[in-house]
Amino acid sequence: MNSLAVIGICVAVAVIAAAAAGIFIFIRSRRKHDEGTGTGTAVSTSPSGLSDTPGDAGTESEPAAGPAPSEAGFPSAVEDHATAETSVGSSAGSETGGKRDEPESKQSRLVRLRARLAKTSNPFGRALFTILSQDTLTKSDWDDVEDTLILADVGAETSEQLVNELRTDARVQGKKDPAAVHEMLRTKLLEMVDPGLDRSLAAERDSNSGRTSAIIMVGVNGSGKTTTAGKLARLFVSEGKSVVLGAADTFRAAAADQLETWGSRVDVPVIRSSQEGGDPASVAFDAAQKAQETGSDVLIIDTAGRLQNKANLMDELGKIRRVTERTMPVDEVLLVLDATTGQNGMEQARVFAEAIGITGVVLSKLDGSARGGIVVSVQKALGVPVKLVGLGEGPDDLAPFDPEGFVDGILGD
Ligand SMILES: Nc1nc2c(ncn2[C@@H]2O[C@H](COP(=O)(O)OP(=O)(O)OP(=O)(O)O)[C@@H](O)[C@H]2O)c(=O)[nH]1
Repeated sequence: MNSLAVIGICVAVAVIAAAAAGIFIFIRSRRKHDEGTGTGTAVSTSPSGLSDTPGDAGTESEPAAGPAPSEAGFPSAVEDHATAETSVGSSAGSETGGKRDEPESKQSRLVRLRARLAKTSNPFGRALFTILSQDTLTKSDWDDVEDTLILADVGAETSEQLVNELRTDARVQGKKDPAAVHEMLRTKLLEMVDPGLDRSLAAERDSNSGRTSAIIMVGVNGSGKTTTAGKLARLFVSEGKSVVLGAADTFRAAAADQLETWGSRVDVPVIRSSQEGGDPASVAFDAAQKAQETGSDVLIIDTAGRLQNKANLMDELGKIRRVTERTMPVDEVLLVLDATTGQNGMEQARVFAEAIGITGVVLSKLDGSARGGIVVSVQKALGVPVKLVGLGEGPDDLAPFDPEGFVDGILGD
């Protein structure tokens, strides 16, 4: 063999060795990545304070030999012991390449979203205005006003009541000119929306108490719970609050990833199950523990909306609530209601209200609906205020509900 051939063989061996080393390093790094949560700096936590409990590591849901649920609400084995492994996906800005978002301030979003609301609700307002702009209003005009209110989801009974009141007032007060009737309609709608209701979130009230405020998001699948939880976290961050997110929607695997993306954009830790279909109550428990340990201002728990039947739903949501309450009181249960589902959403709303007891409503997708009258119906039916409205898919398209701006939006003012 000549020296050239020897050199050639040596080079070939070196190249093969380098390639093998590269493949080895790649496989190791992949394995490490897969063992984490997929966001880089994930810390897998055993259920907080419960690691000495036999049989909890890595097991799912309720252990077969655990104690029976107690009637006092405390608690079955699963409520005593968070059993599914959860992990913290906190990687600061990992999803955004290390760049942290600056959420829009509350004031700025109020102005921007108010303008958007006025634009989207105009068809309803325009229809009313056209009718009311006539010199004299006949019975058929009043019927049209009622129909328009019904189409805007104000609800049949409420619409009828409102039109009767308007007609009486118009007669009594001798107001036939459109501007006066328009003003009366505005006053009536405002009365129905009820500006006097307390729409503040517990997190706002408790900011000085030093205690974490816990918020649970509920609603049917696709209503916008995960998106709203993410937007809400941003709203709190924009107010200088520290937030922890709990991904207790383990039914839809992508929901936790979605929430993690929201969290990473504003440096908010997200507690999630490291097992697909893990126990949602365990996630809630660990998220509550994490929020307490870190002295966070707000804990927001996202839940699943797709459950086989009402009994499952009651069971799971009730359990999430009780387990969270082992660490801290639950201040808010927010029902996320898709405004585009109109009156159909009302029945679902009732089921959730019955299942877990809600403290407020978030009306999502109001940007895609000209039927904002659902605000009036939902408040009347459930007896709780609409506290927030979702007005788009943008990260800061969530605003506190503002009754005056809303009614002006409906009427196209
Ligand atoms: N236009 C608009 N879209 C919204 C709004 N809120 C949420 N969405 C969209 O609605 C869709 C469903 O939202 P999700 O947050 O995934 O709904 P979910 O209730 O968590 O769904 P499940 O996890 O399946 O129960 C997404 O495409 C969101 O971007 C809103 O205020 N306006």
